[in-house]
Amino acid sequence: MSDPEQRRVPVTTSSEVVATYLVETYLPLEQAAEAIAGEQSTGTFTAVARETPELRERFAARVLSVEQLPPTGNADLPGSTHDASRGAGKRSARVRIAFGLDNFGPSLPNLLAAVAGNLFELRQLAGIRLLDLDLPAPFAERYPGPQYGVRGTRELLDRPDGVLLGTIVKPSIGLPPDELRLVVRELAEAGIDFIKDDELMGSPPHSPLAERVAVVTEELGKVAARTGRRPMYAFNITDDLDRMAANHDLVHAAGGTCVMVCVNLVGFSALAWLRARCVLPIHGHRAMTGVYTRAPQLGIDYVAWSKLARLAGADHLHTNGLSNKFYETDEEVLRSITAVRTPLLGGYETLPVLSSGQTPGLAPETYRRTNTTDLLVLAGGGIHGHPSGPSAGVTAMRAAWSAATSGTTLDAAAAQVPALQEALDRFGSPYAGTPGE
Ligand SMILES: O=C(O)[C@H](O)COP(=O)(O)O
Ligand SMILES: [Mg+2]
Repeated sequence: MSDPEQRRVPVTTSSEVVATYLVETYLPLEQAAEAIAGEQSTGTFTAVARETPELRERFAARVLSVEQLPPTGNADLPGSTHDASRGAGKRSARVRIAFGLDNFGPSLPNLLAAVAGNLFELRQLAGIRLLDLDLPAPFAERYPGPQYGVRGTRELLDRPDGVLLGTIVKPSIGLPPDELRLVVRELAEAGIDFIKDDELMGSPPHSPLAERVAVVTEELGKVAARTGRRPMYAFNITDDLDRMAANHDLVHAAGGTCVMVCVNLVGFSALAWLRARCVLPIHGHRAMTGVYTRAPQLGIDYVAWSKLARLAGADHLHTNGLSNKFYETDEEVLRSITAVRTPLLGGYETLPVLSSGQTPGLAPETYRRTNTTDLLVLAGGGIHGHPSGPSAGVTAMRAAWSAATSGTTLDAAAAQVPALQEALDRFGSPYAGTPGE
């Protein structure tokens, strides 16, 4: 490929969306980029009547830049065109394409039709991933975004600083409400900041949401009367729209302080719809995000995905955590945390939620690499699996984070806090010997 700079058309306007893609193809890169721009705006597979120069001038998406990348080693998407006659191998590029806002207006679903709709099916592409989106101001006018964010959550919790520590009720499903009461009591008395339902726990017959709300809010009220502290509890209200709205109202009427929604399972529009009616912080769970993110040559990168979730109103957003139980590397997790913490359209403050396989031993490295305590760190197994029980699990997490932020080693802290030592013995400290430890 010759100098990509020469093809750059750096003109973007506030009435455009710029989408950045990883494009992999056996065709010339410019041809593949034009295929995306054409198919996703005015064009189709052939010239058609009435696609006039004037219409194209106004509505056609424009390829802004094609920056060739070194070979990725990614597998080809099934069904992609191999043009052997050209004798060329696969090429990869970072491609930026501008779409006129006039094509779809500041509407999340219709934006997605343009920047992500059919393009994953284009056979010209052996790899296609939406990496990022630059969105213009009209999106901010239409989507108010998070209501509480970091500061609002801290205010509700009366925790002006320090990391926020939480857990997921475990076992995720199967606990009858009476046992849930005991779990919640123990966690709240141990001084946890945040508890949430698992994404698997909606409103099943064995533990209907209405019963859980009644039991949990009553129990948290009793603990608050004794201790003066009331953890936030995120009830999973994920469901069809009418039920989700009713679930929200139920939680609010009972004095609940947070609702959880699985963003992908209801969709961005449903989240935005809820946000317009919601008076509580919305905890955004990322279940099913792997469909978008796991295959490197396909999908929607977390950087782009999280912008849409924040616009739609997520106050808290799961990012995974270091050394998680899933596939993501620490570098990918750190990029996600940075993405959630980066201002969007001048605001949209969302609290990153570090979850998945989190344990006390991860605190120093997490703090060293994020350099912030504006995090909600959730440990499910890492608290409920503590050898001395959930209360000791909370103590161990708190002690580990206190050590991390004060520069004390985990070993020194564990010598003072037996619960931390037990946790380290049980779950290990994967970064022992690194600078944060
Ligand atoms: O919903 C979640 O965030 C997960 O259930 C995390 O659970 P874990 O801490 O046991 O991995
Ligand atoms: Mg879960």
